[in-house]
Amino acid sequence: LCISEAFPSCPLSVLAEQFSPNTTGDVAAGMLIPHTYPGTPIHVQKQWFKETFAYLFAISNSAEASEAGIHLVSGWQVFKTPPKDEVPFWSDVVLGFRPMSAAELQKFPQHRWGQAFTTLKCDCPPYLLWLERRLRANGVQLRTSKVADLWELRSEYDVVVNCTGVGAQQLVGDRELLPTRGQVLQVHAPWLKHFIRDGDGSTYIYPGIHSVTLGGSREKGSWSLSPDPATTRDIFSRCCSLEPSLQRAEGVRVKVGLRPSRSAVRLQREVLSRGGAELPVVHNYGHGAGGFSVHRGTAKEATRLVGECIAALRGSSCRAKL
Ligand SMILES: Cc1cc2nc3c(=O)[nH]c(=O)nc-3n(C[C@H](O)[C@H](O)[C@H](O)COP(=O)(O)OP(=O)(O)OC[C@H]3O[C@@H](n4cnc5c(N)ncnc54)[C@H](O)[C@@H]3O)c2cc1C
Ligand SMILES: O=C([O-])CC(=O)C(=O)O
Repeated sequence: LCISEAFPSCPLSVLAEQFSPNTTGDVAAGMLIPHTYPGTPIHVQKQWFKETFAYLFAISNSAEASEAGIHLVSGWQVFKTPPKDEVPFWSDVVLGFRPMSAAELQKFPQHRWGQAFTTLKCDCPPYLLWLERRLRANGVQLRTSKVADLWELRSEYDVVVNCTGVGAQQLVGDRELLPTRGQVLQVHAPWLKHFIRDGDGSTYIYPGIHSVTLGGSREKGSWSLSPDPATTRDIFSRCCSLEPSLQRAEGVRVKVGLRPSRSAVRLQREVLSRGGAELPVVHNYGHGAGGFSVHRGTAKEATRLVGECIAALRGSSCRAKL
């Protein structure tokens, strides 16, 4: 979407093996709380988060908010022992960040310290459909197709942007990229209005527009997309211990996704060449557990790299096909 906005005269297609509701993005809890990428400088991660927050904040403050599934949510991140980083790098991007008061902490007898703030939450399947509608409105073609080799796209396209998530492991042979399997539950508990996250990342309760998302689980290296009943019971029991009223929650739906884990997001230009011919590629994958929190910021950087590719192409830039 970012590319189609920046280069409206370039024909643009999105090819995907799966569209919503069958992507990792559809499984995401959709909370704007960054996860740190050890291989990416903090100021870059902060910029990506800031741009994403600003973009979604504007949507949440418009008539589009309910259709796009985006809303503000306040709550707490609680810790058994205070973290090294009591004031994380993203504290001045979210709204009203402060240490929790003693009165608030009384709600969490197993925790000693916490952060209170307001952030954004997205119901990801409606958001993805909203993005698709905007793409179509900008004249972008959406095609279901599995790409076996980026080079096969050269006959039809001048520039390729690779946003294949965990699929990049096979597509470009990236051994640094691994799946981290995650399972979440969606329950009906409309009385819950605040988010709660255990600071160790193990357990979270995120109220959305239509349901509350309960998590989490993290299994490195697992490719299984089948729900695991023992994990469902474990998530539910951990969430009930943080928020006892959940014992009355109804209608559990289970979702599983594979986080594309990597030490750093691969956001990079590469020129593939075979037999004297070239294909410029922009990679934008490896967003791990925090892809939703930085998606607009990383898309903007990918768009800047696409601009470099177009400028480098011989001939007229407006004839480039993406
Ligand atoms: C349980 C869980 C909870 C999460 N919660 C949050 C959260 O609260 N906040 C947050 O910021 N992040 C969260 N995330 C992380 C977030 O979901 C991911 O970082 C993000 O979805 C990655 O997006 P992506 O577009 O790179 O990958 P995907 O969503 O996997 O999209 C990749 C696309 O590429 C296509 N594709 C792959 N290979 C090929 C190929 N060879 N040919 C054609 N198409 C291909 C796929 O079909 C798909 O359409 C969570 C993830 C999980 C699993
Ligand atoms: O950790 C969280 O708050 C939610 C999340 O991003 C995940 O499960 O990957």
